[in-house]
Amino acid sequence: MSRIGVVTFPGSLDDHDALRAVRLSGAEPVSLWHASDSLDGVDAVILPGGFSYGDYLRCGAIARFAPIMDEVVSAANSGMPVLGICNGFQVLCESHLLPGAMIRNERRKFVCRQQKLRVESTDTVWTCDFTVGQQITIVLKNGEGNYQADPATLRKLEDNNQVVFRYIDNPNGSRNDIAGITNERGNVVGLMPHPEHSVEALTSQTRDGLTFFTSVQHFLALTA
Ligand SMILES: NC(=O)CC[C@H](N)C(=O)O
Repeated sequence: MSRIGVVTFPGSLDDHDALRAVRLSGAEPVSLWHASDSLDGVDAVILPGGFSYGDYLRCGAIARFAPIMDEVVSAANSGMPVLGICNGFQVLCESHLLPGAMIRNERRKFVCRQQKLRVESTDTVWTCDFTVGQQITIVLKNGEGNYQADPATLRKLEDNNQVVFRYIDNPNGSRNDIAGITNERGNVVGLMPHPEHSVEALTSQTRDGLTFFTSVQHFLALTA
């Protein structure tokens, strides 16, 4: 059984939902603490949503310096699957595991809604069980989800098929309607919407989020 770690930073909010989603998808959830310098032998890592360090300075800018991030960065660079959800995506950008940055939403409003997305790439360890062009609906909730990058970086992301999800009806002004991206290798994925909140009928319109957690397990089983 795959062991999937979820990092808790001071101010993390969605770590418990991420652990629950991991369990519901059939993997073993492992809690990881921001101040630790060990990944506890996990097979994959999730950086959850929330307001790490109170979003002071910039979202994710302080969490990037947490001791566990040294381990996450070196594991990611060795190919370990890493998923950053919302604040976790912001931490991945601040850590330079993914390019670009998030700024305030276009209308300066916190956006909270069921969000339609189009799957653009299944060449990542977290999206291999989707199909290209598939429409999914998962929860979106953030104040700083407006993805920005310079034109050369955007061109590179598009040319390399590193845009993984696009918003249908862009809610925040993100460049190229980008909701999620991957690194060149396809093992690090960051997205603003929250798959871990859309895994069971009782609490969500869809269970589309579950496929993130099953995709990574299928990938890990193939490479074991
Ligand atoms: N849901 C979240 O993870 C929130 C992310 C971040 N703190 C923001 O408001 O943009």
